[in-house]
Amino acid sequence: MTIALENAFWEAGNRAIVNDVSVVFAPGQVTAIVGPNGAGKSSLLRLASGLTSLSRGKVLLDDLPLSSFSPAVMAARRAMLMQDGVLAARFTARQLVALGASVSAAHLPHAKRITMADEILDRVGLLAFAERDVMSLSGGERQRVHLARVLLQLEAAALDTSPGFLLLDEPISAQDPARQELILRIARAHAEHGGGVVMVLHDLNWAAACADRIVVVHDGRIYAQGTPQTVLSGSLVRSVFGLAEECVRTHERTGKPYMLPHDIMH
Ligand SMILES: Nc1ncnc2c1ncn2[C@@H]1O[C@H](COP(=O)(O)OP(=O)(O)OP(=O)(O)O)[C@@H](O)[C@H]1O
Repeated sequence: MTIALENAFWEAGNRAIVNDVSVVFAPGQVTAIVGPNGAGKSSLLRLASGLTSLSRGKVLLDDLPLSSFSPAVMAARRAMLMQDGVLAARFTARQLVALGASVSAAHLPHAKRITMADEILDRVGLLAFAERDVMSLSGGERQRVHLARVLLQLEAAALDTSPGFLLLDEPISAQDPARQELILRIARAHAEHGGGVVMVLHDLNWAAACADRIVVVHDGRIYAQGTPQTVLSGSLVRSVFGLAEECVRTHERTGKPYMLPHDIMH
């Protein structure tokens, strides 16, 4: 299963926010989308998910337009974690996670949903919070509950079909360093089980550490894409982010690039 954008445009406020983007997301891979604030990363991810409609161009799921799939089939094939999970109702963590299955696997018995919800809450380190009102959770806890909901959406459906695509918009933005690693390991595990993962990340170090492929978005266009080693060069970091080239180092053991910020104390 692939998701492909072909000459995709999304216009808003009289400008092309996503400007003639063509890209293919493959299963079995983690793709990190990086780029400056306002570059169009979230907009691109929303187009890939079908949550935003294109102005021009195509988004294809397995070579067919997204519009040819029902909402239930789309929910089984891809699940999207939005940047801010705003709720219009009060749920416990377990209830919110179980909702993930309602959109993608409506036939699944309630008891099975709860068993799966608890297993996934455990995986994201929140089983002890299952009965807690989601509104009472910290920002990092709430973000992981939403991730658990999105995981259940795919995993409940994958009992019948392939693992599907996780589309994650800044999934580690509210996490401490250990939970950042936990979430990225969960994302990698999904890819290693044959699913696809596309996620927006600001942290170039984590992007290099966990992604097979990095897509750099700049001014609504794809500026570069490839492995971390080929993409994250000093010159790219200077031209796209305006940072000094010497911030980019190469890890001795892995050969991967990493960023060492300038000491700005002096
Ligand atoms: N509905 C809209 N109307 C007008 N402009 C919009 C709309 N939605 C997004 N934009 C603008 O499009 C640009 C890209 O937004 P987007 O959220 O995709 O950026 P991003 O790369 O994800 O940024 P960040 O890193 O800050 O999350 C921004 O300048 C944003 O203000």
